[in-house]
Order: sequence, then structure tokens, then C-alpha cells
Amino acid sequence: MKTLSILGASGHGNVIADAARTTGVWKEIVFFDDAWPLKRKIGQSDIIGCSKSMLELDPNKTDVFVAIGNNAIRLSKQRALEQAGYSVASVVHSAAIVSDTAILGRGVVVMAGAVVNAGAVLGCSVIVNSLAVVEHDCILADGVHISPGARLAGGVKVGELSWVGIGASIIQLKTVGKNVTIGANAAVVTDIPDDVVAVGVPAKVIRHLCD
Ligand SMILES: CC(=O)SCCNC(=O)CCNC(=O)[C@H](O)C(C)(C)COP(=O)(O)OP(=O)(O)OC[C@H]1O[C@@H](n2cnc3c(N)ncnc32)[C@H](O)[C@@H]1OP(=O)(O)O
Repeated sequence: MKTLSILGASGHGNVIADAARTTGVWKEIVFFDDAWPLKRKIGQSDIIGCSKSMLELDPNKTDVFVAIGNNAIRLSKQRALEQAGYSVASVVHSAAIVSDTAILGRGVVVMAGAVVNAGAVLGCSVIVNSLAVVEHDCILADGVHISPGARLAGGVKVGELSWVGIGASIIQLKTVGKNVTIGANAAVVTDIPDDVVAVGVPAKVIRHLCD
């Protein structure tokens, strides 16, 4: 059994460690964070070094995981670790439901109570947070975060680095573009273009991020 080394000793990281423990896949879970050595413990786990010292680990003895909430930073750190030869794990909480026909990329986490249904395809570094629902045939690109309790109906597509806020809903077959933020509790009933913030019921664009 390998160790799981998690980059990012945040609340999010602590939840990922909890999820990883339920799987029984790793013999121990340790953290790396730039708050080390001032901060040395998170939850049940030790923080044993900073982000630089993580690159001294033997890739044969550890899997790695990036637990950073910011989608762009998480994805870029994951790609850097992969380029350095590390194996990036995916973590599926034992109380999540993931269809055998769903496809999960590297560095995905599916938290407690979440459902990922048949034919869904999740890219790398995707977060499916607690109690979120990703229905059949959804396609989530790299670096997407589906927040707690958000629900994506069948065949929804979400572009790279987009964030679907807590409790939001997206009706079937709609497409959310790249680098989009969908606000908490929004109801998405139309396609949403790239690089915008959309909120409300029904969701409307309130900001263009490239302006
Ligand atoms: C485990 C975890 O914790 S995972 C994290 C889960 N967290 C979330 O999902 C948070 C989602 N974030 C939001 O909903 C935020 O409000 C955002 C990102 C949509 C907007 O945040 P900001 O850019 O700071 O916008 P700001 O707060 O300035 O609001 C701008 C306007 O939009 C409105 N607004 C903001 N969010 C929403 C929303 N979810 N629904 C409806 N209206 C909203 C505001 O009332 C404000 O309206 P006004 O101009 O008439 O006063």
C-alpha cells in the first residue's frame, strides 16, 4: 500500500483526507502546505513539508492529490506534479455512488453522498462535492467544481475551470462554457457562454470576466 500525499492543508483538504480514509486504499495520509512548519497538523493527519519538499518524495511510494479550491491553481499544480512523474490519485468516498460506466479522470474527488450516474465523463482535477448530483451522460471538463448539493440533469456539459455554486441546478442538455461561475442556488435553463458569472432563477449573466 502507498501513502497518499495531499498538497493543500485546507478545510477542503481535510474533507478529502476523510474521504480517502473511507476507501482503505492508502496506508497513511500526509499533507504538504506552505504554512509548514508553523502549521503541522490538520484533522487526523500530519503536515510534513511545504509544496517544494513534496517534490522530494519517491514517486514509487506515494500517490499525490492536489486539494486546492481555486480551479485554475489546482489544475496547474496537478499538471506540474504529473510532469514531475507523480501518480495523481482519484478519491471516491465510500458513501458516494459512482456508476461503473462513468469515466473519471486523474485527481477527481467525489465526496460523501454525491451521485455520478451512468455514462458521465469527468475530466482531470474535477470536484464533485458533498451531495451533488451529476446525472447520466454529463461531460465535465478539467478543473470543474460542482459545489455541495448542486444538481446537473442528464447530458449537461460544463467547460474547463467552471464552478457551479452550492445548490445550483442545471436542466438537461444545457452547456455551461469555460471559466464560468454559476451562483449559489441558480437555475440554469439556457446555455451559458464562456468567461461569465451567472446567477438567479432563471440564471442570467451579471458579469463578463474578459471585459
Ligand atoms: C464546501 C464549500 O464550501 S464549496 C463552496 C460553495 N460556495 C458557493 O457555491 C458560493 C457561490 N458564490 C456565489 O453565489 C457568489 O455570490 C457569486 C460568485 C455568484 C458572486 O460573488 P461576487 O462576485 O462577490 O458578487 P457580489 O456579492 O458582489 O454580488 C453581485 C450581485 O449579484 C447578486 N448575487 C450574488 N450571488 C448571487 C446568487 N447566488 N444568486 C442571486 N444573486 C446573487 C448580489 O446580490 C449582487 O446584487 P446587487 O448588485 O443587486 O447588489
